Amino acid sequence: MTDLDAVVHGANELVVGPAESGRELETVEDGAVAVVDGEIAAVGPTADVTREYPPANADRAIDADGRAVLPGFVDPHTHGLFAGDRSDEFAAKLRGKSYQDILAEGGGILRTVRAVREVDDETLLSNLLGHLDTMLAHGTTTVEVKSGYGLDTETELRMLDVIGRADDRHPVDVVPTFMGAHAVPEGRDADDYVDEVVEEQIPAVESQGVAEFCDVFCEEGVFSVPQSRRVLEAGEAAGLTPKVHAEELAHIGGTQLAAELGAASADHLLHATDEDIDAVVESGVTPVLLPGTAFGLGADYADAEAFLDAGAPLAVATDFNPNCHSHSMGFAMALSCVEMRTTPAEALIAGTRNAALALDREDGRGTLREGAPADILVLDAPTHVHVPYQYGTNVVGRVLADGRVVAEGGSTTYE
Ligand SMILES: N=CN[C@@H](CCC(=O)O)C(=O)O
Ligand SMILES: [Zn+2]
Repeated sequence: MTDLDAVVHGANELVVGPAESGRELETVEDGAVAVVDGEIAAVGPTADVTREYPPANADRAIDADGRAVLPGFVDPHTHGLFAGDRSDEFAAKLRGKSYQDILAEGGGILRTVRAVREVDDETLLSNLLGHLDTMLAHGTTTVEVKSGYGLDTETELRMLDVIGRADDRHPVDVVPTFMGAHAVPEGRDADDYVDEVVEEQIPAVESQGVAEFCDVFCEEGVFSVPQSRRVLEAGEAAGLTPKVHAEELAHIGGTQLAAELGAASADHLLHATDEDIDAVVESGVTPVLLPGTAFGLGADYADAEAFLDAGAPLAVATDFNPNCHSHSMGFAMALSCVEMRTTPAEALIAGTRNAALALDREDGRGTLREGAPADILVLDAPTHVHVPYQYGTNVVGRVLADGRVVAEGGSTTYE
C-alpha cells in the first residue's frame, strides 16, 4: 500500500511551475496536490485529484480554502554560516563608506573570518540552524550555503562539516559550496593564497567529500580572472562544479570565465555586458541576480530584462550574509519586481525552478510537477502576486517539506 502523506486541496491558484514560454506560470484554478512517499503524486483540479487521492485517507489533509499554493522557494546563493555582528558596517555604509573601503580596513568578510575562527563548532551549528528556521518560516525549502569565512584549510573544513550537519538535522535541504577563494586573508599575497587553495584546501575538501560546488569572488582587488580560473579548474578536477561571483563591483570578465568553464551559475552580474549575457545563454550558465545586495549597497541593479529577453533562465537569491542580512526570498522577489521590472510570475520562477537550475537540481524541485520533492507553500493570500505585492510581510502561511508540515504562521513546527 502506498503511503498518502498529504493532500492539499481547494487552492484558489495552484502554481505548477513555469509554462512553456519560461516567463509565465502554469497554474490550476481550484487546484490540489497529492503527496505519496514525500513526492508529488498528482496535481490538478481538486475534483480530479481528490477522486483518486481522497483527503480522508491522507496522514494530513489541508484545505487551502481559497489561498494560493506554490512550490517551496529555492535560495541558490547564501553565505548563511557565520558568526559575529556587522550591523555597524550597515550604519557606516549609510554614512558613505563603500564595501571596498570596509574590506580594505580589515572589516567586511575579513572581520567575519576572525569571528568564525574564534567560535566553536556548536556555536556555528546553532547559528546556522537558527537562520535555516527563519528561512523555512519564510518559505525557503532548499538553500545553498557557502563556506568562505575560514580562509584556511582547518576552518574551511569546519564550516563545510557544520553545513553538512545542519543539512542532516534540518528540514531545509542545504547544498554545500566550498568558497576558500572568498577573500585574500590578512597579510597574505593573492597568488600565494591561491596556491594554498589549489594545493591544500581543494584536495582536503575532495577527500572529505563535503562540497558540491566551488565558488570564487572574481572581483577587482580580490581574485583576478587567471587566479579564479586556477581555483575553479582545480575544483572541477576534484569533482566540484564551478560557480562564479562575477561583475559585482566592477567588470573584470568573471562571466566569460563562467561561460568558458560551463559553470552552474554566474552570480551578481550588476555590470554584465550584452556579450556576457549572450555568453551565459550560449553556454547554459544560469544567471543568479541578488537584488538584496544592490539594495543594501545602494548600487544600480542588474539588468534582469536583458537576461530574460535573451532567453536566459533568470534566477534570484537572497545572498543572505552579514552584509545583506535578509533571509527572505519574498523580499528578493519584491525587489526583482519593483527594482528590476520583472513580472511577479518571472520573479517567482526565478526563485523556484530557475533557482533549482542554478544548483543543478533536475529532480523537479522548484515546481509541483509529478515526481518532484513535495516542498509546498500554502500562502495566507489568494495568488502568487501577493508574495512581492505584500513586501515586508511574510505571506507564507504553511510550509511542507517532503510532504510534512514543518512551519505554520511564521514559526517552525518540525520536531
Ligand atoms: N561578494 C562577496 N561575498 C558576499 C558578501 C560577503 C560578506 O560581505 O560577508 C556577497 O556575495 O555579497
Ligand atoms: Zn556571495
